Amino acid sequence: MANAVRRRTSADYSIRLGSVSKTYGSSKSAVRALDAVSIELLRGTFTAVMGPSGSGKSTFLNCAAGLDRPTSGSVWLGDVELSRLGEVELTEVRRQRIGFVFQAYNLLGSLTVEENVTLPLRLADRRIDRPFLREVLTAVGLGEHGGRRPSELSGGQQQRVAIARALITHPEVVVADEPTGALDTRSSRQVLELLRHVVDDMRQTVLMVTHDPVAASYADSVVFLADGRLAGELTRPTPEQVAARMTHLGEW
Ligand SMILES: Nc1ncnc2c1ncn2[C@@H]1O[C@H](COP(=O)(O)OP(=O)(O)OP(=O)(O)O)[C@@H](O)[C@H]1O
Repeated sequence: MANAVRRRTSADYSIRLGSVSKTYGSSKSAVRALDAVSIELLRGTFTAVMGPSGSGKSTFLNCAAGLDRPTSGSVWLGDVELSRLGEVELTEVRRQRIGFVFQAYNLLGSLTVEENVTLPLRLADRRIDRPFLREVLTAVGLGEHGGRRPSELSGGQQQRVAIARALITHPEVVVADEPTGALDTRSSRQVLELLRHVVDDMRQTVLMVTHDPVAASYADSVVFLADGRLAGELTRPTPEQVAARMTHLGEW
């Protein structure tokens, strides 16, 4: 049938979590930070995660990106089950297949922009693809600033260097934890527009935790967590719709 809808396969997803739970501590003092969370992130999409303080957002991100191990359940990055890997393999997968962007840009002050961006390749003993490096630096608006040091850049520019560094390995997914948390409104908007570009034009997958409804509204889909459980999802919402849902979930 010419119009038959193709069934999705595991290759269509960057990340899949199957009934992931995470408990910190044991017995009486145990905290169930994630409770049977299942979610699939389609390749080439932008997902934001929101929820009240303590709802499990960081734990979710850390489990999805192999920074933390679930107590039970499975985490797949493409066709690799992270939850089954040993420490050495997991470190390798994180380094080669996941791009990280944090609120604090985590750049090395003694290195130039170019050296910071290519650091993940040099650490992995991988060849530097010069044309792609140029493409990435241009995409983040720093094509002319490859020789500068981080201290010579604004906060927004530093975060864009961090995004370039996350992209340079062609990762399976870019994971961003409050990427605009330290930025003013204008720089935040530039970073969010860049993340959109990364998804729309570079075909990357982005997973972002944020407290900001405006930031979340740049995503294709916003998933909400409350008490470690999934508490709904909005597709292409306005900031007002995100804020209304957050108010409904309680204090934030
Ligand atoms: N290492 C840890 N040891 C013990 N409890 C933890 C640990 N990390 C997180 N928790 C608890 O797990 C729950 C979820 O925490 P998490 O940091 O994932 O929430 P969050 O939604 O990211 O919060 P915030 O928005 O405040 O950053 C909280 O109750 C927290 O206190």
